[in-house]
Amino acid sequence: MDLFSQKKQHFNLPNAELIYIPNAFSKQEADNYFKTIETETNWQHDDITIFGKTYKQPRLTALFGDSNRSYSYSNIVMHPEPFTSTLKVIKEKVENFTDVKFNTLLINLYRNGNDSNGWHADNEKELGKNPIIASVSFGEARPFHFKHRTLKDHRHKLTLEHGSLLIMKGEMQHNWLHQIAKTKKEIKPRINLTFRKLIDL
Ligand SMILES: O=C(O)CCC(=O)C(=O)O
Ligand SMILES: [Fe+2]
Repeated sequence: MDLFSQKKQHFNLPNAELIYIPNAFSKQEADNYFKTIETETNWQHDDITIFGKTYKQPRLTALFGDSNRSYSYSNIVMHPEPFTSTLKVIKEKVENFTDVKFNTLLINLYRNGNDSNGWHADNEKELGKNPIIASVSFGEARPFHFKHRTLKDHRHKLTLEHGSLLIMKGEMQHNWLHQIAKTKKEIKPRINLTFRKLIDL
């Protein structure tokens, strides 16, 4: 792919840095990665507990890491598996785009429109002060909603396309929430890879 077609879109937002690269991966690369990750991953279906009630998480997940450091969010403790060769290649490409080395990867599989990821921020202590999160999407395009915690007229939507890379950094996880909403539309599965940098506390 021609390097110059990998245009970076910078969004001008208060208290956040958000960069979107629609075609970080070619259609062919994205098709292949989708299939490989879908079949090679040992998908987990965890329970989450919200206000004392336990539910099945509305998506499947898997955690990869370059150490045995576990990762916890929403009362779930995940233990990483080592990066596969496919995931290592994707990680290197993402590291070239961002100039950051990542040590952890959380993968989400949204099986259909009923799968989702509710409003949240990725602000766990082990992600450090201003977390950088690089999010790769393969498969069905889904809207990514984000809203400012206090500036109520700042609500936006961005469609995360097949082969795209979204970078969230700066103060975004302090000041903004994001979600992948459910949809009644008949849609195909989507795989999302969120590369993270965990620090020792
Ligand atoms: O699926 C996405 O694009 C977002 C995933 C996400 O926000 C997360 O895993 O923390
Ligand atoms: Fe998130």
